[in-house]
Amino acid sequence: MRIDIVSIFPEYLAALDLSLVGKARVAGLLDLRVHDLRDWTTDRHRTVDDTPFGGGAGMVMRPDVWGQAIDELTATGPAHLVVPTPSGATFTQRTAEALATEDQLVFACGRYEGIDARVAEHYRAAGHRVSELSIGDYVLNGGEVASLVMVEAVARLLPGVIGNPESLVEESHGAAGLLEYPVYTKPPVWSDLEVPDVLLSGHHAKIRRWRRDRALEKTSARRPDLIAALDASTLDKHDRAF
Ligand SMILES: COC(=O)c1ccnc(N)c1
Repeated sequence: MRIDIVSIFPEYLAALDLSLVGKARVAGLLDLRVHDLRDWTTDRHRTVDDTPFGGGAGMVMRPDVWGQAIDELTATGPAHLVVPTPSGATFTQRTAEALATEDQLVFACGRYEGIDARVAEHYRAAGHRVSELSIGDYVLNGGEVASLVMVEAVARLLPGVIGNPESLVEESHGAAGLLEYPVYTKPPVWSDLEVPDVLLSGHHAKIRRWRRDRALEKTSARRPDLIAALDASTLDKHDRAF
């Protein structure tokens, strides 16, 4: 997969040189390129914004500069344009799984009051998939942090990025549709708190059952909406799994 991220603060994306995503890039599992939007400006001041039509506070990012950048970056084939915005559809694990199947993602990081609406409109009309996505109900100063979140959530799903793909199965919001059970490691007693006995029993069936029960318990308490979303067959599978 190729991922392009365009920003006027490309240094914001330096975190993607680190850890698992950084290693995946070095290993060639992910072709991730960060670009400075100002490289596509043509004026002396490298201007990327202007005042909003209709008035109002702040500045809007110009469509022509974004158009030059996105045209160049999508010239080699079908790309999915992702525009992080608080007004977007909610980015979820399902979104990450869908984006992870794409050949190329282009993240357009808006600043100021956002990107001229015609940019998304133009690329939809040109046949590109365009997703305006929100990582939650709050506002940031730009799309960079949201892009970091989404790129990490997508990249870790790519083959070879996570050492043990098994660990993806029982994660929160994974295939089971539940929040993850509590985890423990050594020492067996810490701060007068003991690890649940069942986890020390070596009885794998009981451990699986205990973990499933804790996941159902936690999900019911914290995210009843996820329980409600579980279809009957999944719930039944949870019960029949033991
Ligand atoms: C400027 O972008 C944002 O403020 C943003 C992007 C994605 N999700 C959000 N919740 C906010």
